[in-house]
Amino acid sequence: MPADLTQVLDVAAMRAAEAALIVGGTPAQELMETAGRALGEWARRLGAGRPVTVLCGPGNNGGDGYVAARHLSEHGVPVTVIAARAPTTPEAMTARALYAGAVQEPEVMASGGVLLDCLFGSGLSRPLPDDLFALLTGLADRHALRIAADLPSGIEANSGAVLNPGLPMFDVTVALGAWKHAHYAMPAAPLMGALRLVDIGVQAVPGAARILAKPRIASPAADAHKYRRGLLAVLAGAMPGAALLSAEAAQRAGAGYVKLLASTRPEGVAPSLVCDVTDLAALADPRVAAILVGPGLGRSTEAVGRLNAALVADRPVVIDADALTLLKPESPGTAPRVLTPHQGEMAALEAAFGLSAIGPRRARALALAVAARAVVLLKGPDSLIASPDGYVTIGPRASTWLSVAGSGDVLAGMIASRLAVHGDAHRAAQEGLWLHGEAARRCGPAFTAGDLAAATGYALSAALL
Ligand SMILES: NC(=O)C1=CN([C@@H]2O[C@H](COP(=O)(O)OP(=O)(O)OC[C@H]3O[C@@H](n4cnc5c(N)ncnc54)[C@H](O)[C@@H]3O)[C@@H](O)[C@H]2O)[C@@H](O)CC1
Ligand SMILES: [K+]
Repeated sequence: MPADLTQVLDVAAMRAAEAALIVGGTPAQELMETAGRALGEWARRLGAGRPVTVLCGPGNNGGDGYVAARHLSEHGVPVTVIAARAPTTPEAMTARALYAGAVQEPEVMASGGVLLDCLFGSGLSRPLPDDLFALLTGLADRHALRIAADLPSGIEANSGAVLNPGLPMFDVTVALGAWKHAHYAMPAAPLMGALRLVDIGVQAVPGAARILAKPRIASPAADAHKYRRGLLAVLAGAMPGAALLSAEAAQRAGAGYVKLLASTRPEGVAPSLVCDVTDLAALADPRVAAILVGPGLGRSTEAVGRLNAALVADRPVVIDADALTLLKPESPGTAPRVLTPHQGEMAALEAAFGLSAIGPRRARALALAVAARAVVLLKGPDSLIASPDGYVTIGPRASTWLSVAGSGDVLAGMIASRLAVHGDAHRAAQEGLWLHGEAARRCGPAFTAGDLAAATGYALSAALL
């Protein structure tokens, strides 16, 4: 069976997957050999002839380091190995014994080309003690290129917590066997530099979270017309600019017809955007395939009425921005929903639905998805999607320039547009999140939300079948 390289595992699932490989006939030593050699090869290639310092800890992460050091030596790369602690696991002890070169005491302050950090990986359970923290940061300062084996030491694998403030920045992190949540979670992710994954044969774990994949989006069918491609109703509110931004992105994300519903036509409506001043009455049109409510909605009694009108229309709906602060467990409607909270809106929803705000973001998003019977896209630098049937999709790192006013309105428009096309809430959230990241990538630095909306079509073109 080919390995699964898209899953994101917690430590217990990783250990179970490794145990399954061992039961299946691959000895633990062989797994370490595969991981360590691949790690050594990355260090050799990235180092491009420079000497490598390998810092080894007591566990299997350190064991990987000894294997990497052996691989480097065999390829003629000058290697310095520092044992921060003596190996304690059978595999690490064997790997240490098989390394024929000298092993230095932790006092030695090597310097040079590449530092390979094999101090701790997924087994780190508490902050680094002072001596190891000083050793790691001292060595990091003295090396031009820093590579972390599996995880930078000092990171908690399940949560992405930085257990020691002031950890060095790494240039590359080589994940071993499978992605861990920390590779994509804040605040750890930005310390890791470029991410690479080594295949050691880890099989798919049922129910595991997955990295967001590039969607495969079909062009309109030969007999398409605007309604068959999806009519999206965007509800305007107290501040219509936000809804206009959403509508602009939605028009470029695949829906055939985007209508702004407002009682009076706001200023700045583009000629290509239809504004239906029958307002909420337009929701009675059976051709409305999806609804977006929230951007610029306001939080007044009237806003509650508009949200409830969107919910009782019983069409797939994206609930964003202000509407998220108005949604309650007793809110009407049973149609598929996508909620797109950022951190603050998430806290408001958790309070409204009586949920605890404790635990990793993925667990909190899943709890809300179940309670609200909705797909939840929890936004942030580490966006993720949870669905009520238990699936979690992890967004890859996106451009930090997305932290701009109106960015969320554009995302909501993209998701709503996809929802109008096919009605599948989970898929729409995935497609929208991917399009958002891709549009940002194409925009480069310092773009406006308008630029982002305008780039939606180019992002879509990259995902076309
Ligand atoms: N288990 C396997 O089959 C494989 C494991 N691999 C490697 O093994 C790593 C996980 O190995 P381990 O579970 O041994 O974990 P680590 O190597 O991360 O270290 C765990 C050891 O460090 C100790 N420890 C934890 N926190 C500490 C702290 N703050 N200060 C001092 N000591 C501390 C623990 O008591 C334990 O002895 C992975 O990250 C990966 O590098 C790879 O070799 C692939 C195969
Ligand atoms: K490490």
